[in-house]
Amino acid sequence: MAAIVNPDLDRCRSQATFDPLLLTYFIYDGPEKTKRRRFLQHLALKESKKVNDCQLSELSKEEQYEVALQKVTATYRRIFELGLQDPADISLYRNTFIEGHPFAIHVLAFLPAVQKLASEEQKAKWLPLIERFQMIGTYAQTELGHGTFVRGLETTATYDPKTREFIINSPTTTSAKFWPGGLGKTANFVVLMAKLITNGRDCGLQSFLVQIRDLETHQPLPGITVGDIGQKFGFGFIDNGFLILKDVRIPRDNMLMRYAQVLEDGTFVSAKNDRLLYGSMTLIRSHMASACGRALAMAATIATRYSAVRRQSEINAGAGEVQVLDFQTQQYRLFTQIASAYALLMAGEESSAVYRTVSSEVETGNLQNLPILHALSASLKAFSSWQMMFGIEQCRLACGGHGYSSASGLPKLYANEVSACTYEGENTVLCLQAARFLIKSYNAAEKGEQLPSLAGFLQAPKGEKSRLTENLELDQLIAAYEHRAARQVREANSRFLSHLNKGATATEAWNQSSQSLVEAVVTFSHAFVVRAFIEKVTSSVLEPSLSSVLIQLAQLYALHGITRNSGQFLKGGYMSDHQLEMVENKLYELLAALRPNAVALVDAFEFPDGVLDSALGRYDGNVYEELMEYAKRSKLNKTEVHPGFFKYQKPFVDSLKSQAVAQSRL
Ligand SMILES: CCCCCCCCCCCCCCCCCC(=O)SCCNC(=O)CCNC(=O)[C@H](O)C(C)(C)COP(=O)(O)OP(=O)(O)OC[C@H]1O[C@@H](n2cnc3c(N)ncnc32)[C@H](O)[C@@H]1OP(=O)(O)O
Ligand SMILES: Cc1cc2nc3c(=O)[nH]c(=O)nc-3n(C[C@H](O)[C@H](O)[C@H](O)COP(=O)(O)OP(=O)(O)OC[C@H]3O[C@@H](n4cnc5c(N)ncnc54)[C@H](O)[C@@H]3O)c2cc1C
Repeated sequence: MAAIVNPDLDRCRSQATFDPLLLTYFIYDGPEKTKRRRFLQHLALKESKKVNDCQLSELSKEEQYEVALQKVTATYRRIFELGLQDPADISLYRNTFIEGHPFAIHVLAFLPAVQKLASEEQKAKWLPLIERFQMIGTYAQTELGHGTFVRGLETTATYDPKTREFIINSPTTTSAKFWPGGLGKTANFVVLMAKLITNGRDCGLQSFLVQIRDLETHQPLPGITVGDIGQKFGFGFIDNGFLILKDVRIPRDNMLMRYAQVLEDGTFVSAKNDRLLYGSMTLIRSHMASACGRALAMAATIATRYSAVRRQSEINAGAGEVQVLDFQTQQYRLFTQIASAYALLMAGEESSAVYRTVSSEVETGNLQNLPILHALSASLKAFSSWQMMFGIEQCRLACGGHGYSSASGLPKLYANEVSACTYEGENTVLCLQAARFLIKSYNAAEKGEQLPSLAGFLQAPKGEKSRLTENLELDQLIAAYEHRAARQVREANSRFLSHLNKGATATEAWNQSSQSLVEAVVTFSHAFVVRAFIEKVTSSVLEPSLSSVLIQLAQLYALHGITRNSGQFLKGGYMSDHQLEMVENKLYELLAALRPNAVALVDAFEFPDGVLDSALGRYDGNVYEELMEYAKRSKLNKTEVHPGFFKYQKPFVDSLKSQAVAQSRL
């Protein structure tokens, strides 16, 4: 029997001015893909429950790891049985079956690293084993003392021409590999980044395939010390690990030799371009805007549905408590996050497309656009993870007290997802990488050189004024963001030059202008996202009822960014006071206009309840019943009286009672 839907939520759904199914088709690329998506999700949830129905967030880290391992092995067993081949199908099925797992880095980084960095011969030997999990690996780059500054890694791989082997060592405490996911307990191989030394010469970083555990006993091999790094902020289901190597010998053939090689006599043949070594980092970064959009969409779904169910306070005295979604402040908090989620999803599609194009060029030896891909993937990774982090927290706060309960699903979502600001390159550091591209492009523009389209905004004439009117013209919104980005890049460049003119070296001047450079990159990414959102919505063939809501959402996204950063839009008189006031007024109007569609906008993501894993975000809105059930399941409720009562509480109370009696007798 279908569950009775909370009447407030039901009413919100009936108020929508568009058909959410059409929006679902828009998000997931048409009816066929949506149908396939539903089928796979349904299958995965059904089977996942059969394997283990416990909630990871209620378990200790050790238990989470075990359940995650149980589930991920069952997932892949089924993936092979079902014969799933399409990577999109596989990741959808897996991510529905299980929220996180110890094979993540095997799939996301180890396998791609071998695909990208190994020679054809090496790929033929290893890839079939990796794809069938006969080798389970991780990507071991970061060390205890070095994460960002990759060139500073200390692990050494010294070539011995007599035995045609590399001898791998962790020479210092700080050179221990630290953080790789799956290293702690799961992996039996690593792609190891180490400093290559051959013929007594340091040849810089190279990657090596190193076996670390026996394939049968899973015991560490001689010379290997390996283990888990302990409790973290989130990610309890992944065994991030440490690794210390002492005189570990691997055959010469285990250096990944697609780009650089060491010949038998120890001669080093360098890569055409050292940056190709960083290829697997670019892959994950390029896809992170979509992943961040998805996480924020989950949070927005939970908080919006809950806000339709939750009634609190009166707006008109005596008229009864209202849905909290009727408060403008709640609408501001949530609708701006719904808009951000859509914006990141659209920008993610765009950045994945750039990745596909540039990586296929790189495959043919054309590296011309690699700097563009690096700048875009680095800056968008930083921007989208920061927006997601802020957005999830807003959604949690919007749920009041129940948002603080693990039952809401929001604390674990935040704790797991916020790591995206750090892994694959710390956000600030990545912004500074993208800044190099922007500053170079700016200087090229000043010289009148042709710029790649990504940096084309730097060529816009200076001193322009915004032509934005009450109609909120979409091209004017894009122009405003691109003007702001160009100005921030110009200012950062001026700061850099002024430090140089005062006698600073180039690197000192860069450091002294680095906050300004980071801000310039944030404005650049923001402009990219605004453009991607608007272009996707306006270039798609949509029903007018849907198109108008998506345009409102894109306008809200853009207006929100203007009001939050108004100083930068007012600079140099680009926008007037009057325009800013108009932007604020329009933003408030859009909140009211979007109110009837809020629930439909999040329903269209079609997150199954089993994936949201939230008492507050349930599709049927039966929030209070579920919160009570959750409370009753608390492990503290297993006994009526906790043993701690007799162990600590009663003796404490009794001791004070007897002291009081003794004192009263004095
Ligand atoms: C299908 C996949 C689906 C994916 C879905 C995603 C979903 C997410 C789910 C995730 C689950 C969990 C996953 C967790 C994974 C974590 C894995 C890691 O953290 S692993 C650890 C991750 N660790 C990190 O990310 C470490 C961060 N650190 C770094 O990346 C580098 O050390 C550095 C870039 C900061 C500096 O490097 P340094 O050698 O000092 O370099 P210089 O500064 O001197 O610049 C030299 C030149 O190189 C250029 N260039 C640089 N990079 C690239 C590139 N990628 N390319 C091209 N070019 C690049 C640069 O522009 C410059 O050019 P120019 O201006 O001279 O022309
Ligand atoms: C959940 C998780 C999973 C991970 N998985 C893996 C994995 O599978 N494999 C792997 O190899 N690694 C992994 N890592 C490690 C991760 O890639 C690094 O932690 C990350 O690259 C940041 O490096 P760091 O820790 O050295 O930070 P640091 O560089 O020490 O950052 C500390 C502070 O210094 C600042 N800073 C550093 N350098 C600069 C600079 N040049 N300019 C300005 N500011 C600077 C940063 O902005 C930051 O504020 C993982 C990390 C996490 C949290």
